[in-house]
Amino acid sequence: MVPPLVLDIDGTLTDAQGRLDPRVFEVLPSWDAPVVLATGKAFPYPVSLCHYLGLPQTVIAENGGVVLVDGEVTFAGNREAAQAVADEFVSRGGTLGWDAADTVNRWRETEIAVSLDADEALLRDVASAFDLEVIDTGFAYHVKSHGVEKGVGLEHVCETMDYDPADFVAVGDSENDASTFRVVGQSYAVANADDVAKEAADEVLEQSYMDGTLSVLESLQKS
Ligand SMILES: O=C(O)COP(=O)(O)O
Ligand SMILES: [Mg+2]
Repeated sequence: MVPPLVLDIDGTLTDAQGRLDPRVFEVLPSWDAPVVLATGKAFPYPVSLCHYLGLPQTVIAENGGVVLVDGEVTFAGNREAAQAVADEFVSRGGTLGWDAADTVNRWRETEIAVSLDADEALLRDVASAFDLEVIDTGFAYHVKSHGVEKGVGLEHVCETMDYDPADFVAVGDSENDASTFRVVGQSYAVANADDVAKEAADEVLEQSYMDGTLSVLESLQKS
């Protein structure tokens, strides 16, 4: 019997260009246990991925700020405070780095994401003045409340689904996956992962991106 999964998206189910690896469609729809998508992306992204994979919508978005399980959504974090950081950052000469439509933040409800091109030192300075933190996922800087984490989101998912987080296997690639790695039974960092994720993982994989993730999923199916 395969274990339940909690999977990061960017850097874990994608290629180096951030494109979804089509092999997710070969393995996830038929996974014979719950699959939780846990991402820093705004809520619509993992919801639509579940939709198009034909999976139940069990989702941790915005680094734990938004959790959907069993048809109910819960929120953690402070979007207004994050917006105040963004506004102050811009008024001090920073740029968020997105176009006018800003589909990165448009549906974001509990935090703000800023392009990696932005002035990191200034962003961190402003965020700490508002008692918020900045995490670097390798895809964006996220301005978020302390204590809002994917791992906390997974604990909430597990309470609702009557699972133990220790039953789960996790795969991820960055700082925002470390909290997940701490609560699950077995955790893997893909080879392209950052140092924080590699340090937190039980095992660092030899292969990168979906090659690494697939190696875990295939070995779980065989065991
Ligand atoms: O959106 C990001 O910055 C990272 O997203 P991820 O958590 O799915 O890797
Ligand atoms: Mg990632």
